This record gives sequence, structure tokens and C-alpha cells, in this order.
Amino acid sequence: MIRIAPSILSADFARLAEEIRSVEEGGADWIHVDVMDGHFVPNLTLGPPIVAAIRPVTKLPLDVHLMITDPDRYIPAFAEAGADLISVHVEACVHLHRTIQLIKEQGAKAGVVLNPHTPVDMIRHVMAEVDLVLLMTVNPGFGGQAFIPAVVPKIREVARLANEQNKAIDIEVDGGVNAKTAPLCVEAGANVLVAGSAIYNDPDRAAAIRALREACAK
Ligand SMILES: O=C(CO)[C@H](O)[C@H](O)COP(=O)(O)O
Ligand SMILES: [Fe+2]
Repeated sequence: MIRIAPSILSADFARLAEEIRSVEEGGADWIHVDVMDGHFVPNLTLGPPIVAAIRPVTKLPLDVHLMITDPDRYIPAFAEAGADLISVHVEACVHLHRTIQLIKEQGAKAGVVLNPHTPVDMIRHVMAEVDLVLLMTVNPGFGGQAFIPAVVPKIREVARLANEQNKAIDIEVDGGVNAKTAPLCVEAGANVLVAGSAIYNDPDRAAAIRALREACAK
């Protein structure tokens, strides 16, 4: 089953509650929340107060993507704010195994994220601990960038690794995902599709979500 996670990075922040309701009513499965610190990535977005503010607006799981240096400092605050799933970049974690434990101790599901150039082998020894692997299909920092096709073989590698370890995980892709690129990801083994501009740039959110699902069903 394919899950669609609209990224609110491309939503109108002045009407955030409405923008979240529009994708929930349009058939979204998760809400993807991009947290950027202006240090790990060259952009700044939002923090725990915004996560706490949107928590009562939707019943959907909040999928919080931390693009920040030293995530351990902020994981408890994001969990407290209502994050259901917290994903950290392996490039930002010196003690990745410890960080994953911290996320789980806080009662959230744990995800690990790989930048486009980071090898899948970096997560081999934590696969048993995680609920989700997120593969960046753009360089993190901004919405609306072009999909990097060189990441597709990495999706297959993650699926193979999970299979080898007999581990059921979600495989999520993020960046430049639209009706053209989503089928390539699903065919390679992804089951969670983050889409920001492909959904929020379309005034008909339900149609945009349906187009993604239909493209992948072919
Ligand atoms: O993590 C992200 C960027 O770092 C966003 O989730 C991603 O860019 C979604 O936007 P789009 O679908 O427009 O590429
Ligand atoms: Fe993201």
C-alpha cells in the first residue's frame, strides 16, 4: 500500500490549518513536516511550536523530517509537540544508534535519512532499530527541485538490505516526487511518497493526490 505524505513546506503558511485540512480531505496518509536550521541546510523553516500548533488540526500522523545539526538537542521537544515519526539525517548524527534510541524513548517512531550521495551501507548496522528509511531524491533544503534519478538504485539497495535482515520497514522518498517520478520509486521498492510542490501547487489537492496514486498503480 502506497502512502502519500504531502510536505507542508510548499503550503501557504498563513493558512496552514486550512492547507493541512485540504490534503487530509484529499486523501493524504501522513503530513510531512520539514524542519531546517539554516546550518545543516541553507534554509530556515519551523520548530516545535508549529508542530504543536498543527497537531490538533489533523488526525493524520505527523512525519517530522529534521534537517538540523545536533538533533538530540531537539528530539524531546518535537516528540512532546506531537511528532509521530521523527527522522534524522545520518550525516548529522555522530552517534546514530544513540539518537535512534532517544527518538524511541520519547515514544515516537524512528526514521533515518540519507542524502543523495550518502551510501546505503551507512545504515546497515542500525536497520534492526528503525521504522523507516528516507532517501532524499534532491539535495535537502528547498521544495520544488528536480528529482535525482541516480537515487533510484539506492531504493532497491535499501529494500534488499531490509529483506536480507528480515526487517519490515517503510521506505520513503522525498524531493521532486511527482506523477512522472513516483512510479520509478515505487517500482524500486518505496512505499511512502513525500510530495510538496506536486500537491500544493495544484489547487485541487484531491486530484493531485489521486494522480500520484494512479501513476503508481499502472
Ligand atoms: O525535505 C524536503 C526538502 O529538503 C521536502 O520534503 C521536499 O523538497 C518536498 O518538496 P518537493 O516535493 O517540492 O520537492
Ligand atoms: Fe522532507
